[in-house]
Amino acid sequence: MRIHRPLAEACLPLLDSVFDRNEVLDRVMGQAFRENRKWGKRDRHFVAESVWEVVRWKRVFSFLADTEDPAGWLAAFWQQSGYECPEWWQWEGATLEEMAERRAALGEQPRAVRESYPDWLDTRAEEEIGDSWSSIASALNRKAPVFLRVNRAESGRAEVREWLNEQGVGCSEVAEAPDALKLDDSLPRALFQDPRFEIQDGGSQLIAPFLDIQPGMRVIDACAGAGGKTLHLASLMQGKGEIVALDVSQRRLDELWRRAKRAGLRNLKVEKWSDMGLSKWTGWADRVLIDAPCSGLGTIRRQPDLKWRLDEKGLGKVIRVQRRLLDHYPELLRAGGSFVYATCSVLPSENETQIGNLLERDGRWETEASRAVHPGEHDFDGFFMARLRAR
Ligand SMILES: C[S@@+](CC[C@H](N)C(=O)[O-])C[C@H]1O[C@@H](n2cnc3c(N)ncnc32)[C@H](O)[C@@H]1O
Repeated sequence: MRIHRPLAEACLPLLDSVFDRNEVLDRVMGQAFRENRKWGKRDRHFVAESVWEVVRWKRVFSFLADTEDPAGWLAAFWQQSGYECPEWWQWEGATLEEMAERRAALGEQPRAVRESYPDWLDTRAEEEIGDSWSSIASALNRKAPVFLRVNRAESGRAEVREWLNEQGVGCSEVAEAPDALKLDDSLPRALFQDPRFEIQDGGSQLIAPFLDIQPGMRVIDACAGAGGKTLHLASLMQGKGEIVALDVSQRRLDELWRRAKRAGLRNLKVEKWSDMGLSKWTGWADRVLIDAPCSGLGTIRRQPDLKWRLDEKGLGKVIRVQRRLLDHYPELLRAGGSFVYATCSVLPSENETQIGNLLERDGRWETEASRAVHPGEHDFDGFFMARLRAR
């Protein structure tokens, strides 16, 4: 396959944004597409594939091309993927012939190079997870399918599946998540706003039902963000009861409002978190969901740039925030209520250890159930969830 010069050249500034300026890959790509509306479907596919795969496999391409020059990483990716690397493409490092020879030595490289992770993260994950880190590390490098969650208030899963099939979007029902559809094709942009479904990973769809809510309950979604789980909770409550959505980020809560309006939710209050305001909800809720801020390591398939943005200091900070949330938000429960703590991380220090430490420092709680979804299990992202109630 031949490569067009303007498209090849467009990849370099996008890689600079991710690696030199720590920008979020998804946003960088979105902006590039908005600025280059003349790119056709194949052009967009070429640029997105080149940039995403180089971000995902940076250390492999850096080894093959023997360079830290992103132009060399792209050359290595194109060679590996059957593109004709053009003679006008310049980079520092190994030639194409040398890259082909170096490939034979890739298998002898340490796992952090073969699976393309920063050394600190590979070491830390192995210390925490043990032997299964190897299979998790490789599962997190596979491409992730798109899942939809059908909004029960609007339609049934079988109806949405049939309708999508008629629109030319192949999809199938997922046995492990009762509202989930897994797509075989990408979702056309025009369907993104359809109120009958939301885009949500299948593993993420297990969290709201884990809260064991009944219609009519009072539920607090303590880290509601842009409302992925809030909307799911509302759908399970069938319009009966009350939901309070809290978050520290007004920007995310504004997005939550927009989505809630689209889904026609009425029994919802949205509040920006504040120390002062929290006391009014003390002892109020039947259920509290703490969908805690976390490293996001369970979702690296969908955001491979995360592995290069995260560092030990950032991880330590997020672990301290999780501990604080576990000390405060359960206070919002009425006697007999229960809460779920959830993350999209695979690290025990953000998951089992947080729960173990809470049980040690506060004898009021006991674990009712907990579940870790390993990345790649049922093709889902990685998640952890634990439900606790007062003894
Ligand atoms: C994993 S995200 C939540 C995702 C969201 N529940 C969803 O399903 O789309 C974690 C959220 O916690 C929020 N957060 C961080 N510190 C917080 C705090 N002290 N209280 C409430 N929310 C907080 C972040 O702004 C972020 O939106």
